Amino acid sequence: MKTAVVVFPGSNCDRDLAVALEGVTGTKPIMVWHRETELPVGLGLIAVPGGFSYGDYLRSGALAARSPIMRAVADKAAGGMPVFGVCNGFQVLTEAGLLPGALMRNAGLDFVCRDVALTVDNSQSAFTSRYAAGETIKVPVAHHDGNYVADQETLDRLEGEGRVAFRYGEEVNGSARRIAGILNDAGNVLGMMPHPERRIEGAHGGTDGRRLFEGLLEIAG
Ligand SMILES: NC(=O)CC[C@H](N)C(=O)O
Repeated sequence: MKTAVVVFPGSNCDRDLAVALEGVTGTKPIMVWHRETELPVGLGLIAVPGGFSYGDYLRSGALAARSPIMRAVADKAAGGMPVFGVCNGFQVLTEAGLLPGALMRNAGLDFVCRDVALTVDNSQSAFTSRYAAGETIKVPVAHHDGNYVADQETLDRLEGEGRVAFRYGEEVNGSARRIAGILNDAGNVLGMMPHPERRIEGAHGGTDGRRLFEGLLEIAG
């Protein structure tokens, strides 16, 4: 499967994502600089990595969301291509309007960097099909703006439509309803704060993140 990783000034998890994607797909991802206006053809996944794009100035992800490449990402997402945003990537996707809600400063005002328990709420999406519904997995978080907020109506809609992909099994950052990852209405865009790309091989202390990428591979055929 051909994949692309979008890179912004200040991205710092782009290489983690590239190594994970290459490990799972067997093909090196194409790294796409934010100033590009077009994405390579034939992609099975666009990945938006974690980091501190534009130094988190203004709001995390706000400036990156206005990069030239994000128009192409939005077009591909509208066409049904899987788009995965992790951590800062999740922040970028909410700021770009591809996902609802926003990521605010953690409730404790601290940078949280540790393993957390996540429950898989929806195991039917392209990203979560290799997990069992209700399964608990362990994946690391590393962020200061992971506190997911949205109005009650949006939260109810996300829950009602099965668009909460992952939920924290414990209090982590103050996120509404302990939401850790959400899907767009079509189910082809996932944003999540925890880092599955850092749980790919035994040396990482576990492989719980690997199945997310394997599920996508299965769909791409
Ligand atoms: N690891 C990351 O992507 C960090 C995301 C973001 N800059 C934050 O700290 O909230």
